[in-house]
Amino acid sequence: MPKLELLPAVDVRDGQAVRLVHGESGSETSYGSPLQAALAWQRSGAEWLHLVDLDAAFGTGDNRALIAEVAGAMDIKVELSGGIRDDATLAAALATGCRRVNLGTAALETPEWVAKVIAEHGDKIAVGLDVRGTTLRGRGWTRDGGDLYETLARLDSEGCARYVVTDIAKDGTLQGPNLELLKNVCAATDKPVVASGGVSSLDDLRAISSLVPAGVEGAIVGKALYAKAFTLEEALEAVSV
Ligand SMILES: O=C(O)c1ccccc1N[C@@H]1O[C@H](COP(=O)(O)O)[C@@H](O)[C@H]1O
Repeated sequence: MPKLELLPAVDVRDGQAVRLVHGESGSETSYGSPLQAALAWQRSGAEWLHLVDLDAAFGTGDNRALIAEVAGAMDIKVELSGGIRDDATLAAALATGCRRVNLGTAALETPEWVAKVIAEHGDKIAVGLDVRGTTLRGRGWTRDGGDLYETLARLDSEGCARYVVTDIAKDGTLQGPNLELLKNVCAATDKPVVASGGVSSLDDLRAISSLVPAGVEGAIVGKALYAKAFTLEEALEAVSV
């Protein structure tokens, strides 16, 4: 059985690595230089970095140059998200050398464009399904964007390669992942799922690991690492069996 992939997160707001609570603007805790954070996760053995331009996601500007610097400094695979919504922002994102991009708002607001880029770029495109209950949220998670399972069926039919599923109610809270949501999404699609939101302990990671046979491929870990609930080395060890 393949092991669960871990993606430590570096979310960038106003040039700083931050963590939010429930994705709410203004709830930031700052953790300093995004480049230093990313390099630290790489040194600790990460195989992936989940890199987010939060200003671009919220529409409060962007950190594009800094994001490109961080992605360019990585020897590991980078999943890049935040504000990738049209040809220009997608081209800039892919030009960083990232392994894949994660589209959120665009999948809700411009489905024809998303179908086109899925057809063009294959598994370089993942879609972030950011949900409250079963309602998708876009534009920095501030606007409703339709039903999770209807959107998933549409994206599946268009050949979307992978989904990054975030329970907004759990994100940044250290309250544990929403395993029911992950199971339900895995039951609704054959495509791999990356879990996001709520990881607080090594047991949470083991619980997500138990869903690998169901279709969970990876887990994004943010607050727990920054709050030193465990180290990345411990996390990688916990999911290695
Ligand atoms: O990661 C967060 O904490 C977060 C909070 C609020 C909004 C977005 C957030 N994250 C990432 O942004 C993309 C969506 O960006 P867009 O809608 O495509 O511009 C989402 O997939 C998350 O990865």
